[in-house]
Amino acid sequence: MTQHDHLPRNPGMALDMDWVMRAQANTSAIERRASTLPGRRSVKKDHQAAWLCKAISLIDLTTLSGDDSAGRVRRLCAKARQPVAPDILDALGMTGLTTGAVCVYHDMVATAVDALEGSGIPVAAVSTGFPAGLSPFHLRIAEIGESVAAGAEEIDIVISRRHVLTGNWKALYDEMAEMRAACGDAHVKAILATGELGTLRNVARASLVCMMAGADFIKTSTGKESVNATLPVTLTMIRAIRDFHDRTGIHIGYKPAGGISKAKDALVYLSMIKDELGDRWLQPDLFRFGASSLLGDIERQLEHHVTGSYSAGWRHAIG
Ligand SMILES: O=C[C@H](O)COP(=O)(O)O
Repeated sequence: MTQHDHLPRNPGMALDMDWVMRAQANTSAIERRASTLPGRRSVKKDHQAAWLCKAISLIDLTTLSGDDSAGRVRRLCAKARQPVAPDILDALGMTGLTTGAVCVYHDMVATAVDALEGSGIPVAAVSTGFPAGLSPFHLRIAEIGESVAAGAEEIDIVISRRHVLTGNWKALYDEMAEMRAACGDAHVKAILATGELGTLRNVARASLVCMMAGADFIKTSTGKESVNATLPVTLTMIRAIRDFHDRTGIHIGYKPAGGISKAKDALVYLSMIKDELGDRWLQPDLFRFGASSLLGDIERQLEHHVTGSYSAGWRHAIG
């Protein structure tokens, strides 16, 4: 994995309502630009394997199912440590490749921490009454504390969509700031659930408010909404990140999540980040894919790159 300079965490700032209300999103322009992206030859063929390995290093390898078990989580963690078969990695001249993190429900945090011991791979926990975020506020805050105590180094919180839908930006700011404080040293990703926010303007404003309140990352979706990560939402959110960086000098990370399962889609995301935010954002401290099945497709593509043929999907069942 590429070495990178250590960035300061987002300390947060006062809620700046003028800035929030000035934030707009030109939906038709954004949709037009997003529609041109998949067709572009984003990555040259020769460089594709390297970019796919890069994508693996940026995955929050995720399992968020009601039937998760310790056995499944341990298998997922083994996959996070060794995401691609050793012979394929040897052929590519790659060593030490791991996923960016493993992402689980609170109940599975201790198992994942144990299974990843010594690997340096962090465990991310989805917290705060995931995915709806409608449990009593004090329980949502307590859940963060329990996941941190169990060893989660990253906490993915969900925001209250109703604060966005009713324009109650102060309530969203206060909620986010309190959740950030409860995380302590654990980094916090704010899940906006963009598929439930109504408009891209709401997405832009919610992104800004969460960054002002101290989010380290902003994340599109829980994976459980009927619309999850999309390219227009991505453009909107990463432009908010760019705006925030231009004004404050603070780097905020971005995590598209939900429905990203194909290697070619991952490459479109990476080229968009490169274009809009620059190379520094293509490191695991500033970019993650939230994905449960993307790794399997990337692995198939890498195998094809090395051997010239595709293996059956069942051989890459996990991830
Ligand atoms: O944050 C991660 C998402 O829940 C994963 O969604 P996915 O199963 O569609 O890849």
